[in-house]
Amino acid sequence: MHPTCYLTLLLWLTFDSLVAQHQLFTIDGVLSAPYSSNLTGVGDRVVWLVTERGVRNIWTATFPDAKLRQLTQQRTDDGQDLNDLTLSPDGRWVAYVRGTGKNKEGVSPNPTSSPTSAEQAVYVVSTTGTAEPIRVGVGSHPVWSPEGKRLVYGNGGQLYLATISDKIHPAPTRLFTARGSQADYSFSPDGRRILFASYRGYHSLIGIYLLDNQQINWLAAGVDRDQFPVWSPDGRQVAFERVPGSRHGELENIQGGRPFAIWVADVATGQGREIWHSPGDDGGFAQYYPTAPLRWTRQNQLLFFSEHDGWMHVYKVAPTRANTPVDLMPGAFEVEETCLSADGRYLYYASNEADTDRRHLWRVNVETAHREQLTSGKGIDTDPVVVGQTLVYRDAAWNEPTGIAWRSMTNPKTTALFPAKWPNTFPKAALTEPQAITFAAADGLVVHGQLFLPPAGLPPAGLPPAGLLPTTTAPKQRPALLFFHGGPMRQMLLGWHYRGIYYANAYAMNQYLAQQGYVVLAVNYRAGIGYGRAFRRADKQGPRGASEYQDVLAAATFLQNHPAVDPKRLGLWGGSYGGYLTALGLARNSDLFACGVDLHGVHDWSWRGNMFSPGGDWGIGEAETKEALASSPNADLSRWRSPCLFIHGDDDRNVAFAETVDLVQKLRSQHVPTDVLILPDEVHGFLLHKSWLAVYGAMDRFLQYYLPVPRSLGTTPKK
Ligand SMILES: CC(=O)N[C@@H](C)C(=O)N[C@@H](C)C(=O)N[C@@H](C)C(=O)O
Repeated sequence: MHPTCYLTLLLWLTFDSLVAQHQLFTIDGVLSAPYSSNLTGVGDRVVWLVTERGVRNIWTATFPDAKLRQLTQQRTDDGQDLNDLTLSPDGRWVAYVRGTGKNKEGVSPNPTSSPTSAEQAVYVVSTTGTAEPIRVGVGSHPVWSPEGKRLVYGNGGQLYLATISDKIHPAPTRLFTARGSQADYSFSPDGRRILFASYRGYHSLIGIYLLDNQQINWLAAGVDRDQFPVWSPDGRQVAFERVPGSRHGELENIQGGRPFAIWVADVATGQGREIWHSPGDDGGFAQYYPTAPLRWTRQNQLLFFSEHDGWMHVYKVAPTRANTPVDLMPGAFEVEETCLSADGRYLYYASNEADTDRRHLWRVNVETAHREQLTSGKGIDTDPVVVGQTLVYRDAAWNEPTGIAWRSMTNPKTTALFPAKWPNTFPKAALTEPQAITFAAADGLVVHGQLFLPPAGLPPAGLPPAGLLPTTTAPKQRPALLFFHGGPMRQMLLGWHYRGIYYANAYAMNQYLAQQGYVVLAVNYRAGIGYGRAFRRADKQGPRGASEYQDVLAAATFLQNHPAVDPKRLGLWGGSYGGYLTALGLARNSDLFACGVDLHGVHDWSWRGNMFSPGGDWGIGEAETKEALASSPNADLSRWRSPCLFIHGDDDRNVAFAETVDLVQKLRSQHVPTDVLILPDEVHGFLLHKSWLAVYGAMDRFLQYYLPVPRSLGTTPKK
């Protein structure tokens, strides 16, 4: 055979294997791997949640033997989240919550549209793995007593007490009735008192309920918002955070921006004193974002999160008198989830220090502030849990979803614990390692992103190289997609995302899209986290001027200048706040963006400002309404031309379904091509795996129709 024929045959075989690989790369496959979350530990044991194709089960492991055990035997995707996993202090029980709270109609999420509706309830299951879970009662946020035989949990703003054994007997009882909504509760070290915060509108109070005489004592009652109370090791004092109470008409704003103070109160007298207050309006985010905003260590130190030095760090301050806090990890990086060693000497934490678009684990000696890095490389390591001398954590990579790994504190070698292996359907070998890129917005702000390029060798646009088939001339460049995360206080990373199925699936879908032949850029636009307080609280963001739209345009320019990208074929996609930026791009620049996929996006900030809380938790008052509308897609509908696929669950408790109903009706009236995929009884973060498959399948077909990257020769997918 002529040498050219050998070359042609080799080329074809190469292409064929790529097609095979390509064919193996399905949406179902890239979403098929188990995802580990909700990791927590006590003593020598850890427990966590595994979600595999929507089937949710609780697993446990003990150390140092790393012995694994599955504790629940759920076999179907019932669309009910499991959350709030908490081990009893003796490690014998796991308490957890099945289901989610009620919406304004008074119903819990019921995505299967089950005629018997759904509930949110507390369960316990033995860590022996030999018994079925036991339902304790309707409620959430279970908290164990020190001896591990009693649980307190919340329901309807009141607290309930259950005695736990193989039978829930007697039935749980309401601990007491108090005005307001009780939260942030915990048992005293002696198990005889319950500390709680009572939220009462403009203010909140710290109370202690004495189980022996059913009496409530209040601590340092004032006109402020007292929250996150914690016991001193001897149970004689309580520390809490104090934020100024509300003024008439003052609206919550999730961007943060409230001064806050650390207080200590004496349990016996109820008298309190301020230990420290923030120099500026540094509070808000540092309180609601971390799981444990305030701690009292056995070494008698108070540890608290703050951004007052420009980055999210943990500070220590003595609880004895007013004094200056010490930043335990000074530097230009952020700290996320933490775990305190049992003796209180070390704080373990996840950080993006020296690796901005990843997460690694560190620990700091609370006494000396000496810190050391514990994990490194290309992993996404988060949620450290220390059991004995073993560090257990959630671990992901660019080609592996979040699993569980561990290392001994006496040996830096890391070991994967779960899963033992990835499913055959998971296309690990075909995944694309995203590249870290940066670009400058019009105002000079440097923005980070992750660039997913189609696998090397996959010819442009997925067709065989020009000339192999006489009738085909493969286009030189590819269509490209810009992805925007939600929040906006989020950050996409150089690997599988740790923040639940919502973002893990988004990363997986970007992998799939790259495999289909799209160039994909995940844009970490301003208002996100990871890059400091000033970046997160960027001026004029969202409803106050949509300043992050500069980052959308700069990202488009970055892609248009990329040699692999056809500058005329750019698409947008994103969920929630990312749906907002997708719709904003199509409204303002249908000249730039050929189409978009908008998952449950915000389309009218002035309307959202009155939707589910006064000001929409963005502080959008009467005076901001005009600016809020001008910052919304709805302000520029007359310019919207490009097709858009809208996807929304109609039981969305975060971004009202009405946002999509309103916008689609308006676009239809001006003959903009719109497609819709509505998921009846689904919520914001879709609860059913089949919902995600339907969403991404519809997205795949829509994009293939408007931004075609032909999968195989000659076929043009149907919409
Ligand atoms: C009040 C408010 O807007 N809170 C935000 C956390 C929020 O709800 N943002 C949504 C628009 C959103 O993006 N939700 C998900 C996707 C998220 O990551 O928070």
